[in-house]
Formats: sequence, structure tokens, C-alpha cells
Amino acid sequence: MEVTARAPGKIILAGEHAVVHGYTAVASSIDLYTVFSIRLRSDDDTVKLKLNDIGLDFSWSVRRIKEVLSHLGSPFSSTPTSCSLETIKSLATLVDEQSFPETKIGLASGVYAFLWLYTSILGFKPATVTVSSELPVGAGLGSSAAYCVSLSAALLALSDSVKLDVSQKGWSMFNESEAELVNKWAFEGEKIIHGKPSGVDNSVSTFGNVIKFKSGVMTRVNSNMPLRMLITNTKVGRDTKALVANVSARKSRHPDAMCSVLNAIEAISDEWSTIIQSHAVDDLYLSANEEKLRELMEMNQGLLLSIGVSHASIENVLQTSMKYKLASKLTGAGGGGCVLTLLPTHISGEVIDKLVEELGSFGFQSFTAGIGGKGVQISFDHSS
Ligand SMILES: Nc1ncnc2c1ncn2[C@@H]1O[C@H](COP(=O)(O)OP(=O)(O)OP(=O)(O)O)[C@@H](O)[C@H]1O
Ligand SMILES: C[C@@](O)(CCO)CC(=O)[O-]
Ligand SMILES: [Mg+2]
Repeated sequence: MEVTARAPGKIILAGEHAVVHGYTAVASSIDLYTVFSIRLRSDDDTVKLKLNDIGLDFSWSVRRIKEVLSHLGSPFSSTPTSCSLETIKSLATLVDEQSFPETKIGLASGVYAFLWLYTSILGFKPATVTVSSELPVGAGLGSSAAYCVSLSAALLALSDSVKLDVSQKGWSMFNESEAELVNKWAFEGEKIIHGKPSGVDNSVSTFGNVIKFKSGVMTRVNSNMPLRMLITNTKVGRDTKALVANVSARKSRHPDAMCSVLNAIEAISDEWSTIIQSHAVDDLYLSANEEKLRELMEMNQGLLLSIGVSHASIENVLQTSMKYKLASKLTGAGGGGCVLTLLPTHISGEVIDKLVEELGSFGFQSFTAGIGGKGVQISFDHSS
């Protein structure tokens, strides 16, 4: 039997970075998924990992994994547990032995997260594991969270911690307490990749839809507004862990100024959630709300620039969309990656096409995605 789990990426509508420091963010899932498939093996004693998006394959014998992790006693745990620094060093040994290419070393933390979640949830069972994603990796659309959520979901589905009806056909959902467990394990994986994640990305990937998130607490937001965003990938590589660490360093250098900026960002997130929950009584009301969101995005972007997470490529997208009287802001950690441009309901397809073409002339790639769909899902295939 093969178990497959898929988890969506996300956009942060308001409040990235501020949320790491206990201020509110508003985020939504998007209909682009990361998919993990796991097939337990009985023919040999290896754990094989195929990372299709980054073109890397790994194979460890269960004996070797046991040997390297032996100082932990048994890593199995029915409750989500953090990976210690000492264990990360041991996991790095397992990865180094497979001669990880120097040019892709930034991606190694995802493999550590894999090994930690795998051995913690499933123990030392041989299997073939494959991951592929519709999300750009490391571009602000929550690829790390979708990776950790879909992996945790597939592993838990094979473990004794969760009792699912394996005879179900097609995609099915976890119940609330199972989804909570998936989310907690995924957060442990995110910690290995991000250093200090707020938990917003794994929560929105697990539960889907639109959420508000503050100090580790998620609130569901009932969005009543048709939201359309153009997502532009600047293709400038960046690393969430480094950007989050830079913001924290700036906060410790300028605590009062940073506190004011983060408070302002929180006010923007709160207003975002109020606006999208309100029911538009007519077109006039809808355009007035869209205009408010446009201004909130402009302000949020200005504040993100002030905390040091914008980038020349992001500013380029802002200037270009401004020519079409459209507002944009970075989404996720910034420093490159993806930028959101709000597409109001009245805008014509022709204008969008022209904007996309102009953005394309800089080497950027723009696309739209469905906003606010389901969270993590699981499916079982008995044919293999
Ligand atoms: N499909 C994938 N295959 C392998 N590794 C992945 C995949 N998706 C994510 N990762 C891991 O996640 C890391 C990227 O995470 P990072 O948090 O920097 O970016 P992001 O999650 O895309 O953006 P943000 O956190 O701003 O939303 C990669 O370096 C890799 O370790
Ligand atoms: C930059 C950040 O706020 C969002 C990344 O999508 C980090 C986090 O919340 O963990
Ligand atoms: Mg991430």
C-alpha cells in the first residue's frame, strides 16, 4: 500500500515577520500543493528518499540510521518532540555520507527535517519516499511548511497514532485532533528548516482557508470577499531562516522603533481580517473595500521595507504594478521570492496581460492561484 499526502502552500496577506514576534498575521492557503508518497518495503532494509524538485536522491540502510541515532535511545515518540542541536549534528552525518552537492547545501535542512520526522514518527522501517511540489522551493509561498505538513501527514497515516479508514477512495481529510497532531509535528520540522518559525505557515497549510495567527494561536477567518492576487516570482533566491534572524537582530538594536513598526503591521492585519469578513452589500461597497486593501498592502510593504526584508527585485515589481495603479507587497519572508499584486474585480484581462508581459521582460514569472482552499489531505493506493 502506498500512502500519499498533499498539503497546500500559502500567501501571507499581512503580518509576515511581525508574527514571529507575537503580532498578528493573516494568511491564506493557495491551490498549489506539495505531495509526499510513502511505500513501506519488505524487500530490503533501506530508506530511500527522492526529492524530485531539486533532483536529489538518498538511500540509507536502516542499520546505519540506527547506528548514528543510537545515542538517542529510541527516537519514537507519540507526542511531537523537538530535535536537539546534537541530533541535528548526527543527522548531518547521515546526509554528508551521501555526498550532498556543495551548490545545494542550503537545501540540506529539509533532509534533516525529513530524517527527524521519519524516525520519530515511524521508527526504523524501510520505505521508498517521494516528494514533488507545484510550489517554487524557497520563494515565500510556504514550500517548507507544505513539505513538513505533507510529510508528517503521510507518516502519521502509517503510524499507530492515527486511525484512518484506509479503504476510502480519493482524497480524505483528517479529523480535528488528527490534523492538530499533523500540525504539531510539522512545526517541529519547520523549526529545523527555519530556526524560529511562528507556526503560521504550517497552520494554514494544515487547516487551509484563511486564518489569523498570533502568539501560536490560530483563529479561522470567514472570508466573504472575492480575493484575486497576481503572484510574481522574482526568482531571486532567499532563505527564510536568515531573513528572520536579520529582523530579530534589527529588533534588538532598535527595540522601540521596531516595536512601533510591528504594532503598525498588527493594525494592518487586524483591518485586513475585518474587511474580508464583511459582506459587500453592492459593487460600490466592494470597490471601497478593495481600495482599503490596496492601501493596506502599500502600507504593509512600506513597513516591510523599513525592517529590511525588501529587495531590488521586489521594488521592481512594485514600480511596475504601480504604473497600472495596482498595489503590491512581498509575501512570506521577502528578500526576493514572491510578490502579491491585488487584482480588483473591475480590472480588465487586457491590463493583467500587459502587466504580466512587462513583469516577464525582467525575467519574473507571474501567475494566479486559487485562494483559500482545503488544508492537508490523504489518500491510500492499494494497487502497489
Ligand atoms: N519540494 C521540496 N523538496 C525538497 N526540499 C524542500 C521542498 N520544499 C521545501 N523544501 C525545504 O524547504 C526549504 C525552503 O524553505 P524556506 O522557508 O526558506 O522557503 P519557503 O518556505 O518557500 O518560503 P517562506 O518560508 O517565506 O514561505 C528548502 O531549502 C528545503 O530545505
Ligand atoms: C517570515 C515569516 O513570518 C513568514 C514566512 O512565510 C516567518 C514565520 O512566520 O515563521
Ligand atoms: Mg518556509
